[in-house]
Amino acid sequence: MTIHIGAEPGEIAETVLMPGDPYRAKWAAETFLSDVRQVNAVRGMLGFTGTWNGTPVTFQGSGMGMPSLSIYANELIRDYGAKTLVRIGSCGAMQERIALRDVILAMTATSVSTPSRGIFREVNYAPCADWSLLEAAVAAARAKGTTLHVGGIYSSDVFYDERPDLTEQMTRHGILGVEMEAAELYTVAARHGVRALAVLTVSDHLMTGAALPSSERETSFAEMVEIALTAAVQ
Ligand SMILES: O=P(O)(O)O[C@H]1O[C@H](CO)[C@@H](O)[C@H]1O
Ligand SMILES: O=c1cc[nH]c(=O)[nH]1
Repeated sequence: MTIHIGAEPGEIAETVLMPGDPYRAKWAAETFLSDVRQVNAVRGMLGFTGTWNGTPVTFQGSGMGMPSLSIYANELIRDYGAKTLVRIGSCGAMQERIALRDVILAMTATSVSTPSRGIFREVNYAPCADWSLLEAAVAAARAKGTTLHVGGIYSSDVFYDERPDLTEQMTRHGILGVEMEAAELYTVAARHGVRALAVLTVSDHLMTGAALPSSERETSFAEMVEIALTAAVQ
């Protein structure tokens, strides 16, 4: 047990899928895993372990924002030996060609800052996805016929950003979408020599204002979960 995860040693799989929303973790575990048991409820940040095609997999909520994700990623890796962490998140689209429910694979994650920023001093560290996971996720998405976009995303610290010019700059520089965790996930994973990837479903569009309701963000992103499972479990 750690301060934030109540699982006993051995109750967390080496492969962990991490939605921000703990109820997405519950839905995904109950939908995709066999022999599922709840392994964490500390602070309501639900975690579940079961098997997918015979391989142990854990779904653990990360909460919203990089400080929260950082706590769970650190404890999963350092205390439970997680080796593959795949974020399964929602994001806002930042390019016109991207539509609601499209899937984005985050090759890199730009940020203003991350909880790890201080250790790099004047260096702008470039958080990037694990290549083997990215390659496998592209193959899985293509096999399913998913509408897919692969490239850079923006991990923001603010959901309600008052700086439209910053959003515009991100769009001009080819950023595909905005979310709030991937940059720190990639940084923590790299530090510990484990694999990480963010697979994201477009839940809203910053240019059109289109948005999915919270119920759909919680229980309807099956395609993203299947891509993440296929890529992570090889
Ligand atoms: O749907 P999740 O995985 O929580 O991801 C996105 O949704 C939350 C904001 O609504 C942030 O955590 C953002 O990264
Ligand atoms: O962080 C996020 C997630 C979804 N949509 C956004 O606009 N931002």
